[in-house]
Amino acid sequence: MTRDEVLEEFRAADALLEGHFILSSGLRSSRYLQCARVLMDPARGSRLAEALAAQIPAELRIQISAVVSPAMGGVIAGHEMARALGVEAMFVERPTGSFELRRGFRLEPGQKVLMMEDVVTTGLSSREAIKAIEEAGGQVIAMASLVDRSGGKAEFDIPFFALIELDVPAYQPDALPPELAAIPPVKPGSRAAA
Ligand SMILES: O=P(O)(O)OC[C@H]1O[C@H](OP(=O)(O)OP(=O)(O)O)[C@H](O)[C@@H]1O
Ligand SMILES: O=C(O)c1cc(=O)[nH]c(=O)[nH]1
Ligand SMILES: [Mg+2]
Repeated sequence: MTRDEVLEEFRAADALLEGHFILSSGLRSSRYLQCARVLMDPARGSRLAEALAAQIPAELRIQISAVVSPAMGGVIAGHEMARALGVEAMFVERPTGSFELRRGFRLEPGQKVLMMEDVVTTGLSSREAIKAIEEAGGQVIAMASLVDRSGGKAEFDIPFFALIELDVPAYQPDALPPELAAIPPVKPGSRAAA
């Protein structure tokens, strides 16, 4: 799938939002990729996951025996990715503030896992999710995300595959451009405000 085709899927889903957003990291941005809207259409979700799975080299892909995602945003993306890879899907969640594997989900010691996100901005949520998966016994051998908006700044010591890379500015809350400061902010994600 080309970059334009991926962007067209986001546009068709009305998932390219403009306004003033408080991101998971606390950074602010005038743009938000709302992957939940992209994944509203199961056929679209599965098309995008197939395209992302196809980026993973076969020798790595065959080692993956589960997909684990950070809730909420990663859940549907991870489920579609698991379908594309033919493995089971699980998620970590943070009811008490930090990610943990719950609901009877289990990983065998050393089980090789793909960690699947919807969006990577600073990479903080990804690192937290990987830590929780490894604490639960899994070995995260690769990660993937529908969108990488980190501008190359989020670096991981495992292979990272993204369907699309977008260079979208994000600002510290005390360094907002005036046009952004003029708009009341909204916080779409579920991480508790710091
Ligand atoms: O790379 P980062 O700077 O961590 O930002 C990306 C994270 O932010 C969003 O989650 P959020 O914490 O907003 O909660 P959600 O998954 O419930 O939407 C998104 O789903 C990623 O998990
Ligand atoms: O950094 C985030 O929290 C974030 C950015 C974005 O564009 N989309 C999203 O779902 N989360
Ligand atoms: Mg998330």
